[in-house]
Amino acid sequence: MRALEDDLFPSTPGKVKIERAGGAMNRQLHRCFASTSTMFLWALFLVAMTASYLSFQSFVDTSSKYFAASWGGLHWERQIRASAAPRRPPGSAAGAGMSVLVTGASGFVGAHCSLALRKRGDGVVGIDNFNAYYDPSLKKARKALLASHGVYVVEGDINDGRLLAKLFDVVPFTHVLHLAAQAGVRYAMENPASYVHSNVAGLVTLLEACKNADPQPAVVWASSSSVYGLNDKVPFSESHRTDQPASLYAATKKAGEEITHSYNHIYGLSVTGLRFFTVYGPWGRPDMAYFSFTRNILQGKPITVYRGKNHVDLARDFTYIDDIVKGCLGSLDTAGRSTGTGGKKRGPAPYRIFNLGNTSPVTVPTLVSILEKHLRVKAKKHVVEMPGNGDVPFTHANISLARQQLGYKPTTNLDAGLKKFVKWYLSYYGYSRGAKNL
Ligand SMILES: O=C(O)[C@H]1O[C@H](OP(=O)(O)OP(=O)(O)OC[C@H]2O[C@@H](n3ccc(=O)[nH]c3=O)[C@H](O)[C@@H]2O)[C@H](O)[C@@H](O)[C@H]1O
Repeated sequence: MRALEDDLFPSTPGKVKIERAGGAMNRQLHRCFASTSTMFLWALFLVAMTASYLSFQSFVDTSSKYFAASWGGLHWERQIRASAAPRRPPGSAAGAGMSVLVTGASGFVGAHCSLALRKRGDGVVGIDNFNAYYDPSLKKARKALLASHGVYVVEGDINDGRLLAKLFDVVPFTHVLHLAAQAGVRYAMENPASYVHSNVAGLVTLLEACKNADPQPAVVWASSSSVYGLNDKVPFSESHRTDQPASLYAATKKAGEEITHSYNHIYGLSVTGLRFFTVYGPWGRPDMAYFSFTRNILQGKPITVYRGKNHVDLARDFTYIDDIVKGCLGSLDTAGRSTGTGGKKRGPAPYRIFNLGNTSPVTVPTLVSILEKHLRVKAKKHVVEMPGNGDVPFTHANISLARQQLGYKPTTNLDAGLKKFVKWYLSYYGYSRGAKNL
């Protein structure tokens, strides 16, 4: 049975039908068709207008949510300026104080450094994208801690060049402490693109902003012990080979060293790269072994302990967070000035690389037994051969260069550092109150 619409909108072209019909009927049909097709065109036009209006609205909504709610505006600028203002007493021996932009400020090392800078009177503004690589509530808690000390953390990504340009517009930062990164050695096999996004593309966007800033800041940033890769000369020295990365993570950090070198060479940016050796401590990263082992041990779950070839234990030069903070602040204090302006350098600027390690590697089974001691719980160990996932069998830092040039001198051994970590962990997750809310 034919429906009414079939008559008004024939499936074959109306023009053919009209040609076959004749007289008044023909004219009527013609008028009918003409008005129908006009209506059809109007309907189409209206649909198109509505669609473009809706998509424009959603664009406006998204961008206003991002731009207006996250950053921008007079109030926001006032907060940034207040946070960036150094508060050292006038005539202080340590000078006037720095204004530091800390990227990854709600991360583990970023939060500790931001707090230390603020406590000694430097101005600090943080930026962090609060991604979900690990529990963002821990990052929010670090942000709240920083806020309680007057450090403002902007929610944004280092890939957002407009945001970075705006920050440099509002504050003439003297230094950038760049700690935002996609961390983790093994996760690179699961999500390789996130390493390129943060550690390569994000780094370049940040360096562009630094290069364009007037005055240009000095840049201190986090490289990694993992750049030593398959190097087997120990202890690892800055002059050793770093062209054999064992993971994509390591490769992106090595790329960072080369990229920063080119910005130093062309634009006169002062650059200091710090090769961190397995940093641990309170407010640490839940993805790291010492942290996840603690969680599992307390929950009575098994832990997987990797072992190297021929049953050799893996070892790391575990470095306590307070020592790393001293190395970062020492690097900021000794960083020479950038020399560029308007995209041109006026002379050579410093380019430095330092190991920041502890100089005393400890095996993973020893790490576990120290944790067992402080937690007073025995671990259920599941020992397996190290999978081919980017891990290296051991790390060991030679820190002579950092000692000489930064006055870097680590003072916390793994036992003392893990004791502090466990104390923090039990308190943060409510164990001391018996809540066990993990
Ligand atoms: O120095 C760095 O530059 C890097 O340090 C850190 O990497 P790693 O030294 O690999 O630390 P981490 O994961 O704690 O594993 C420690 C040990 O436990 C072993 N390990 C690990 C997990 C597990 O389930 N079992 C296990 O035995 C594992 O085989 C290893 O032997 C940072 O995460 C990284 O972001 C980067 O900063």
